[in-house]
Amino acid sequence: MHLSEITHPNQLHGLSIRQLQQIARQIRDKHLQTVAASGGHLGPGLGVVELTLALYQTLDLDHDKVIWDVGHQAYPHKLITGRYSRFHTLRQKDGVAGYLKRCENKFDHFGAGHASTSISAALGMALARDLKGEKFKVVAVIGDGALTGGMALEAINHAGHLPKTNLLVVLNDNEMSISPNVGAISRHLNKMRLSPPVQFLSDNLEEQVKQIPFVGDSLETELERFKEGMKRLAVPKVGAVFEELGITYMGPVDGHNLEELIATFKQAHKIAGPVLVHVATVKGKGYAIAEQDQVGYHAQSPFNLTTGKAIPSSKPKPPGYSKVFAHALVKLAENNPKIVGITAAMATGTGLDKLQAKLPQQYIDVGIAEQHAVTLAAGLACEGMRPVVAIYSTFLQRGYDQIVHDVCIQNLPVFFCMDRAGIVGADGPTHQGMYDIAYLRCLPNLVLMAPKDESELQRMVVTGVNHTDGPIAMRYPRGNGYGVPLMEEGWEPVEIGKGETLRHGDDVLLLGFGSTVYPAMQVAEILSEHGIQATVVNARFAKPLDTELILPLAQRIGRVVTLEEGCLMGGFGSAVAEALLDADVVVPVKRFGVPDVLVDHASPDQSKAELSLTSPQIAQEVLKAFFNKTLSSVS
Ligand SMILES: Cc1ncc(C[n+]2csc(CCOP(=O)(O)OP(=O)(O)O)c2C)c(N)n1
Ligand SMILES: CC(=O)[C@@H](O)[C@H](O)COP(=O)(O)O
Ligand SMILES: [Mg+2]
Repeated sequence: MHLSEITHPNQLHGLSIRQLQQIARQIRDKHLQTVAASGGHLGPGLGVVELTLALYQTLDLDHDKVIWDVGHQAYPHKLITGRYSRFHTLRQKDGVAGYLKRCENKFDHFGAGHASTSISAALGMALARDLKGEKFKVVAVIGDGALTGGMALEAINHAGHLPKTNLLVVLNDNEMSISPNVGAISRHLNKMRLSPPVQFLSDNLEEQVKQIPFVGDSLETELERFKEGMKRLAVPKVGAVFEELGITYMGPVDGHNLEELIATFKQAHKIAGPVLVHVATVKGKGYAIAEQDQVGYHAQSPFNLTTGKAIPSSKPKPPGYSKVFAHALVKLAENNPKIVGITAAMATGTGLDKLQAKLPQQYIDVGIAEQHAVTLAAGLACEGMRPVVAIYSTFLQRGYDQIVHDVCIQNLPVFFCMDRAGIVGADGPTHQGMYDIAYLRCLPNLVLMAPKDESELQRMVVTGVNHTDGPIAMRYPRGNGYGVPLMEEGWEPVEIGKGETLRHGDDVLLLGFGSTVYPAMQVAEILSEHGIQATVVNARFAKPLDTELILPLAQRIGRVVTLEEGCLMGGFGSAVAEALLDADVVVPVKRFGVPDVLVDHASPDQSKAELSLTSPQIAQEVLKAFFNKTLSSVS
């Protein structure tokens, strides 16, 4: 049977090891070809090919449910659940999603994208099953990185408390998060990986003992006790961590040995209550380049399969915002030992790996633990340090109460640097940096700023580091800057709460915030071609808003347009509208941003066009709404 013929995982039933190995090869080929062609996650999925096939061969996917943590590793799952023929559309507009999505496929039982959710969701489904008196297996597949997330441990704690709730947790341990995994749990897991697998006394021994006349039954009970005792002795010390929590531990199992995996999963399915099977895998398995550079091949843009090298873009790109941020932070940290950069397992994505390399003593990676990262920073701030928490906008949502409760209420000087703020593209709805303006603007004591370009980003890093009166947050987009001149050092901070006027015109006031400032200038240019002159303001701050600058302009010009790359509800435009209302400046306001919708996976430009957020589209809307004019053609 060829992979392309598999549309239901139950088609794996009865296949021989040899046939499964053939399918594994075909999965790896398809996986590699697709990611090489259009980018995506590589190492994670290559590492779970055998795990997926073995697990699914032991389940009945017409009834049983498998929940994948994060979902970035679930490309093999997608390839055997009916998406082979469309897999080339991976992470592209209207194509196959990069993570699981309930609305995409009936075998995607739970969507994710953010880590550490699978055990909670699986346990919820198991409890529902039992309440409804239904019978199906529930399996959570979680990586060693995701297991460092607080909610995964909350779920483990709960599962261990429910000895009658059948649940299988498959721990995919490849010793890697995106970077090498960190923390005591990871260290424990590594010890487990090195310990001999636990060999259970074979079950049919009990059957044989039971046949012994007269004494068989009582002997069987004794044998059970003996076996449990032996298991305790045999389970590696560190494996007892789970056993002591009431979770039967099995493993470590070679995650690329189909026979061993199938036998172990079959055994695990027979054990009542919560069970954890510890599977040792290699991230990037089967593609030597990815095995040798597991960090670099966690995810890849289109690359040459033979060389592994990224396909060079047609023209040289300006530096990425993450790189500019990291350069500025390292420069400042070299002269300020109080600066401590904190990442939640995203060292390469945020650029903090540069700080780690240069000033390791001023660098902390807490694992996938955003809540802990925020309150750890609060603790550091209490002791006079200058914590800089570099967490993507979307992942910072995970630590929201900690921002409120531990940082803002105590007015502690923590500097939040939110990369990937705005529309991120291929990662889709779970990763869009949509909500940070709304979720931060409402918090007392917090300052919220956004640079118009990479040069102003450098200045705002200085502003943030120097702001010790309380918490401050800076948002900036995924991707590259504009190629504006950059200074090596000696950046002038921007003044808190002060914006700047970039262009003057009496017909309409355009207020841009961060990544929408240059687009606002483009809108002004288009309006000018239609005889409309705009004032353009770079607001720089959503909180505190520069009302001294904005209110008199709004009053005088009489028409206000706000532009933001984030949700409209509660966003920057709302801040302006509230300020106008509170100051009794009664003028028409048009807000441009993301309406109450989820932004699906596509290129950022495609998403902006779909949301009518391109500069020509905005100009068209402004002309129509305020001047009863239309653009000759909107591109
Ligand atoms: C809450 C959250 N923080 C950060 C991330 C970014 N992220 C995606 S995958 C990953 C590493 C996951 O490691 P692991 O669970 O071990 O899976 P592996 O990639 O090793 O297969 C991280 C940190 C995320 N998806 N969710
Ligand atoms: C799976 C996950 O959450 C990360 O790997 C994410 O895809 C990284 O996004 P960037 O590519 O924007 O760093
Ligand atoms: Mg891992």
